[in-house]
Amino acid sequence: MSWPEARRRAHAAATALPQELVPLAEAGGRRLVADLTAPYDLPHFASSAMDGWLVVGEGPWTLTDALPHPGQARPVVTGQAIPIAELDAGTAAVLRSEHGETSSGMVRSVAGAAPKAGQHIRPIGSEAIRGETLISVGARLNPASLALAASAGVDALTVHAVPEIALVLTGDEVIGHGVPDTGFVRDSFSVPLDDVLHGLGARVTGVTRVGDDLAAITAAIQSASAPLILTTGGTGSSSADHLRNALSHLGGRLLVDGVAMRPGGPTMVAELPDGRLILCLPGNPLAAMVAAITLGEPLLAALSGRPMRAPRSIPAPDLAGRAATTLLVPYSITADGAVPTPWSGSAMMRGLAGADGLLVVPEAGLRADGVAESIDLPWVRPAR
Ligand SMILES: Nc1nc2c(c(=O)[nH]1)N[C@H]1C(S)=C(S)[C@@H](COP(=O)(O)OP(=O)(O)OC[C@H]3O[C@@H](n4cnc5c(N)ncnc54)[C@H](O)[C@@H]3O)O[C@H]1N2
Ligand code: MOO
Repeated sequence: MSWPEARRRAHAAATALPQELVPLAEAGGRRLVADLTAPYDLPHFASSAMDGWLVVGEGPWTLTDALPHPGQARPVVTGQAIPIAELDAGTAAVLRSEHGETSSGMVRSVAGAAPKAGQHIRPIGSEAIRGETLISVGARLNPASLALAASAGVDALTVHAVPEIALVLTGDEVIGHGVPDTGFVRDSFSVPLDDVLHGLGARVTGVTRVGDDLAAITAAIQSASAPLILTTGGTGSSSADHLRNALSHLGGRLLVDGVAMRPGGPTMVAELPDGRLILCLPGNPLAAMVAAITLGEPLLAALSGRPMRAPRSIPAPDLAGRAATTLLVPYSITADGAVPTPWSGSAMMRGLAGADGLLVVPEAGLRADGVAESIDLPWVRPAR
């Protein structure tokens, strides 16, 4: 199956989990399901932007505690409401405290001139008019957007679900700590996959390590309680690879059985009889990362009710393609444009570690005078 078709199948495989209404305090990092519009004008009352006096008309002004008429001044503090509709609005202004002085019940402008009409008065609706979009659908809520929502009087927001993922890492030769002996490898996945999947909008809720043992792999998958299970390794057909048999024991239905991509060719997507989905990543570290990013994303997007993220267009380098295959190549942006990494072997992580994105190289290859598609890395904020 082609890589674009596998991505479409992955997106079509999942049904959206229910949206959630969450209090603002829990909404950071979540994605909005609909535009947040201003429920009222922001700000909703006119106020002073400075400590000083609300003055009306020409100075000097007589001090008053009441609504000032032309020729009068009333003390104000920053943020205090100004009853603009009740004033002679064409001449009302705030004289900041540094620019005025008081004596004998009068306020005089130090500079001599009266402030311009409206000066230091924050008008109603100067940030947003009622009904204007404050935060757009799909936006990831950051601290400032939460503050904006709070200033609009919002207590809770409806956001997309964050799908939970259970990881099942396989391999007798995989060790979790320290320096591996010959024939052993250090686990490349349990630490970074958490961040990768978080960056794709998911939450890892469990990690199980199992050896190359059919019964153990089958049991680990069976007991993984999450709508999406992600496995690593064991996708091949050697005597040490048991994933296919485990899926068949569990009655899994293969939706994607290998992808015409490199790295990541042996990737599978299956559905278990109870509706849980399973993304089987190959054991080679770069292959697994590339598959998690390019096939995990459509699955997770669908689970949280979003369209899959489209690739971006970038100026292409000259790069040969490969028959009947989509190459996904880590690249860096340099002064010479996008430069593919020399470390693109499927067991290598060095190229991806310094990369800005993944180049999508179709069968026909890329030409330096054209454009290429690039897949964002979940941990890199692209320059747009
Ligand atoms: N005869 C064939 N052999 C292989 C083929 C093929 O088509 N025919 N495909 C190759 C490709 S492509 C890939 S990718 C791998 C897929 O291998 P598996 O998914 O079966 O994974 P393993 O055999 O378990 O491991 C492969 C490789 O990855 C290392 N590994 C596994 N887990 C981890 C981990 N957590 N951290 C770091 N490294 C890990 C493992 O030690 C192996 O070196 O198959 C090729 N072979
Ligand atoms: O596709 Mo394998 O995934 O090249 O290493």
